[in-house]
Amino acid sequence: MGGGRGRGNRSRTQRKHFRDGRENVWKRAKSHSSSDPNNTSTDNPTWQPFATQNQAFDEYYKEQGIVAPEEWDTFVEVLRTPLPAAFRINSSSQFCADIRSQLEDDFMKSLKAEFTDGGEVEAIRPLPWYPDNLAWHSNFSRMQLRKNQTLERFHEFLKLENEIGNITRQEAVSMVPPLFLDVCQNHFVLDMCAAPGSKTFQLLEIIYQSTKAGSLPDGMVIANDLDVQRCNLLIHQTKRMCTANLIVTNNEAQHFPGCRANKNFPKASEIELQPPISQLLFDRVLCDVPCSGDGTLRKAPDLWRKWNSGMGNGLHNLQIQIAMRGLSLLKVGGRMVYSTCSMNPVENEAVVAEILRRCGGSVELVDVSKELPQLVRRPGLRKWKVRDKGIWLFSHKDVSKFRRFGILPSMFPSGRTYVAPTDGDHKHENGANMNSEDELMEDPMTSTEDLNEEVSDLPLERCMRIVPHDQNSGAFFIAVLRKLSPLPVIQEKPSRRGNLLTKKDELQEKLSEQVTECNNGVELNSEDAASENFSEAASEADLIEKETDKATLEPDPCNTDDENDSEEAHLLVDGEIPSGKAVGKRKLQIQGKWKGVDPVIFFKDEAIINSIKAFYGIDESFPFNGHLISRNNDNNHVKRIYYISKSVKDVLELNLLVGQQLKISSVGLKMFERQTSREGTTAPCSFRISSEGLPVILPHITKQILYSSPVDFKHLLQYKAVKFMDFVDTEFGEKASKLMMGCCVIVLRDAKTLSDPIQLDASTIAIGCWKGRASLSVMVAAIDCQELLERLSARMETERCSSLQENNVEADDVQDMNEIEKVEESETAEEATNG
Ligand SMILES: C[S@@+](CC[C@H](N)C(=O)[O-])C[C@H]1O[C@@H](n2cnc3c(N)ncnc32)[C@H](O)[C@@H]1O
Repeated sequence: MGGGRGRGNRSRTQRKHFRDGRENVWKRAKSHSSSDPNNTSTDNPTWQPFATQNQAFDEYYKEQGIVAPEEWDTFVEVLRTPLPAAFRINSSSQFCADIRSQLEDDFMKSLKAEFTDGGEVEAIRPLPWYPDNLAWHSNFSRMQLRKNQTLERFHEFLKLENEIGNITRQEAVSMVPPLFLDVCQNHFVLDMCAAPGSKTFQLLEIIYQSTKAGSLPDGMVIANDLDVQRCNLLIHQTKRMCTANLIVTNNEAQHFPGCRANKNFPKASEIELQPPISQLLFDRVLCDVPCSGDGTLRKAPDLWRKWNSGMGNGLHNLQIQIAMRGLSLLKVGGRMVYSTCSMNPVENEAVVAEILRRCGGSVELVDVSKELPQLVRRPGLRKWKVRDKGIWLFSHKDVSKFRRFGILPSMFPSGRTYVAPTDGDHKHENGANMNSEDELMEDPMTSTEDLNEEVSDLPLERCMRIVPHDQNSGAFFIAVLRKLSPLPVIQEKPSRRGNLLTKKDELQEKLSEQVTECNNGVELNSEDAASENFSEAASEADLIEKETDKATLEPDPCNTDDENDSEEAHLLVDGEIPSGKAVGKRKLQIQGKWKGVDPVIFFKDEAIINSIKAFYGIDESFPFNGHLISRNNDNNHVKRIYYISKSVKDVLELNLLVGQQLKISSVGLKMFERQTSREGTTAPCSFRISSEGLPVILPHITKQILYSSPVDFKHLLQYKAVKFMDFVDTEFGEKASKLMMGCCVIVLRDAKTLSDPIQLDASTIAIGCWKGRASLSVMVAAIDCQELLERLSARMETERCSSLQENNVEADDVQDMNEIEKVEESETAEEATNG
């Protein structure tokens, strides 16, 4: 019952947006044609098949040697075929086990029986490297799914369970990075570039694993993404998880706030706000950065046309900045996974190498070759080249003066910097001028060996590259990093924005700024749009922060005015709107920070809270104080009250204390919603329990709760409203009529449970209802009712079969016993006679 019940809010618009956002482009190409997609000329002259070829792509990757020459044909052939579907069962869904058995015992067998003779189509199978048979691969196209009756049933199953939130469709390789993060229940996890949220969902599932009914894990996830629209997809996606342990933020990852409270904060005690954490640091960081995405060519074949080597070059610096910020927010001893869905070494090994160089021994690249042994992957490269404007470059030394702003030293295996000579440097000792643009000065810190074919001396083979033809998947790159000690303090020279930069950083920054002006032909879509902000991004993300205090680690650049922050925190904690001179400066900041998002206000209206507690008889063991928030400044008009876990509460309090640095777009589990009766009467409590919040609060409710027999429970789901006198169990009908007007909870009591109250656990099924004058009405979305009905029928059928079997076994046992007794009797009789 812990986390996801898989029953979230699903508005039509969100659903549409969600579908559009995840559209498979193969499908779009076909649907654009009016008839047969192969008939390209007559019916629809504008229709063009995707050109699944790109000469620049071939040349680039052949040269980089990401696969052996003899594998090339297979590699590209597989890249040109559509990607098989994959999906994951939500492990925190209460129907997880039912769904897995349905796949294993029903669909896997029936689909196999149907398709083995033709031999063309591979039946569905669990992904061998994913734990507990929770992730599945299916090779059926949408067309195939519709053509055949068995497949159609499977298709409907996928659609419904995905909608409900019991399964998530996700590319197989995209499921890999969270598995290498080694997340525990009590971890604080930052997902830096999280939208549309499939990996966030996985992270939450791991955090919720083995959480007891009615309690919440100690850990939490902050899912961040720069793109607001994509953030909305993420919010929709993770709503299906029904979690109180998630904050969705909308910050630039490379500037993600560290929320560091000043230890000498003079007013901290006065404002009764003493968050147990003084800085936002994470046990785990997922750094799934924006990338050129050529690992998704099978899913997005339009990329074949767009692909060029500049796409990777243009993102390289942003990727470094995001990864560096991730490492600075990571606790010592913590793990960070860097990943991309690109095959390009400039976005992958080059980024990893550069962050290792910058961190100078405080971060190690972890050898994970023994983890997930069944996942086929290849070691990272130690040598590669850079391509720019059709020219191969072996070292930064080869970069022409005019391209040095875009082609950075960190793109090359050695990472060596060559600085252009200044005017004074142009003179030889004898006074002659040097005029060649290629005569560069090598960074004095680097050696002068032959640089033609650079090879990295870092253990980059510990990185992993998944290529499509190894296991019929997309491509992915993953590197696992561990922070061994605080990041080093390098040469302290404040930048324009007050951060500490090394000499090398300064050069990088300058170069990055120029990259903005020339994006190397990258077609900037929304995902890449962030790279437009290179110049903004450089200083803060590149910073290797100075440690002023070992305990507090890296300082936060955004935290500049602590006193004002404290006043603001005080006012907001009390739910007041800041006004007047005292918070003049902060008011402005808030307007900026809250722009585009609703404020996050701790809900402290005692009258409402007490009425809710009294109405539902919520026991004192349930942590209420400080765990409720609203998104509305005006307490009188609060429509929804959200519940937050202790971990989220700690972070929100810290965020208040430091002046709302996090731009929060979603937080908390919708627990209570204002509602008035359809019959026009006012209920004693104007807040009903929402479906999402029910699993968490259920074990703590002592009033307005009834236990129903399976048959009456089914009737409620079937008919949505049942009159008290129509319940099969008349006693239940009577009890229902005596409930107070308003929201109530009906718990399914299975045939084996005879007494009330039953022991509530993760498998308990309960629904919110409305007690009216003459009937009970269900307050559950139609689709959830349908799902529940199907699951109940399936469970009842299984129970019926097993009890039949048990009866048969018992009958057999009795018969056996009788036989044995008979034999024993006759033996005794025989012995007696013989004796
Ligand atoms: C590869 S996608 C992430 C996929 C996601 N991790 C998942 O599993 O669903 C990269 C994301 O980075 C976001 N992004 C781009 N630039 C960013 C930035 N500067 N800061 C934060 N997010 C950024 C994009 O909006 C995009 O959603």
